[in-house]
Amino acid sequence: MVGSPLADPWPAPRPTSPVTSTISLPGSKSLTNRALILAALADGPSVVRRPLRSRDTLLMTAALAAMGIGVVDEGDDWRITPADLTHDADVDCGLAGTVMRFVPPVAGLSTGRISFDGDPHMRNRPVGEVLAALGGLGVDIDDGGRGSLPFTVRGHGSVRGGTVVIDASASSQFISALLLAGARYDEGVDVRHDGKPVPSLPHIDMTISMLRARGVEVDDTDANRWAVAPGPIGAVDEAIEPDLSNAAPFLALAATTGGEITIRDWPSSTTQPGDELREVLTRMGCEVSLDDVGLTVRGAGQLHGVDLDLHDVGELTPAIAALCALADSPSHLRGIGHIRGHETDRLAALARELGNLGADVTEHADGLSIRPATLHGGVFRTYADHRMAHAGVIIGSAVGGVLVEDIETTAKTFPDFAGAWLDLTGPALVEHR
Ligand SMILES: O=C(O)C1=C[C@@H](OP(=O)(O)O)[C@@H](O)[C@H](O)C1
Ligand SMILES: C=C(OP(=O)(O)O)C(=O)O
Repeated sequence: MVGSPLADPWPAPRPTSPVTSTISLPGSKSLTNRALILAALADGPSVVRRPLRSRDTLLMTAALAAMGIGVVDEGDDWRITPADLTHDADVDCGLAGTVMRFVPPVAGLSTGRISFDGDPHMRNRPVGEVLAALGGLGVDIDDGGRGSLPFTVRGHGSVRGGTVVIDASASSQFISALLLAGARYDEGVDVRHDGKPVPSLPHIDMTISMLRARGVEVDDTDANRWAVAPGPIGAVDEAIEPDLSNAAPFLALAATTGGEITIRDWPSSTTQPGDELREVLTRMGCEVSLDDVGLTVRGAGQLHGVDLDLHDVGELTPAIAALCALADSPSHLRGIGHIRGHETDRLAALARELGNLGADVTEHADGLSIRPATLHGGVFRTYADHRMAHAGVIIGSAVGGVLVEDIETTAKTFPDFAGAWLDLTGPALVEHR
């Protein structure tokens, strides 16, 4: 049914009438993988309720289990039991930034040798600042001087910790990684950033809020400095919110078809950057409302261009860029040079693939300009990037004959995305075959 890179690309369905539905979404990748790391380092067993079970989070549970942590699947939930970390282990990071960056600071607390590698493109994604920081905090790292995968962490069972200066302009995950494990270091950790502005600050707020919820003292009073006091990480029983970034293509479907989509259980307050979609879709011309059932987006039949700085919410770029390509006025998406280091160089990939379908896109060093144009069908390549696939199906929901390559790449953060999409749209019509 679904495509693979070598198989036929997937015909993106174009609904013939407005799509109206109420749906539930799987849990947040960012919340699930933080909850797992914190549970592994906690002072007792934790329960992670309604976690996301997708490639990125299964790679995380596999990594923790390989290091000796107890991971028990209890149906809807995962029970995580901390342990002394003594095993040698191989960690497959896949294409998950959260595994490649969040696990090495935990591995430093092990007496085992923990070796890391991942998908071919993962060797290009930045991690050197985390490795250098760990070196400065007393952890031995063998990376052949590359500052990238593959590398081995040779911990000594404890980490001294202390103050470290890093350049986190390439990824907020460098900072989150050090903060998540920092309470378990002898001196805690005091991370200072020196460089161009740190992207995705809401994701650092997410890290801090989850640490505080577990009794960890975090000082973030000064800009570009985050200090975690040494001490226990409390075990908790926590339910994971739905993934609001993965809501983007579904909400977009209301916009592109003039329909109405409600996402159940949208939190009234959250640290997830996907919450920003409420503002973005309103500015593009949709009607947006939040109530006890969830978030509802009503499409007005026409989308308007926007001028947005997405520095804080870069992971939303592919879906927003796709909507901009369908808008009736020009858009400028700025502040997102760092997303060239995501699953693929997203600025280059979006410019190329939207352009191949007729969109008028200019790629800048740190963003995209998108002007109205008449789009047409064709193959939309995804470069193993789940969010490129989301961009492809959004365009395909409004333009006939769009074929999305490797739709299964969405499994990174969404099990059976294609099935969930078809449930709403119905199958593609014969025009694609
Ligand atoms: O900490 C996290 O869970 C994430 C942080 C962000 O990374 P960057 O700061 O590298 O953009 C985001 O884009 C990614 O999808 C998830
Ligand atoms: C950038 C992303 O992922 P990762 O956690 O692999 O960095 C993303 O999901 O958009």
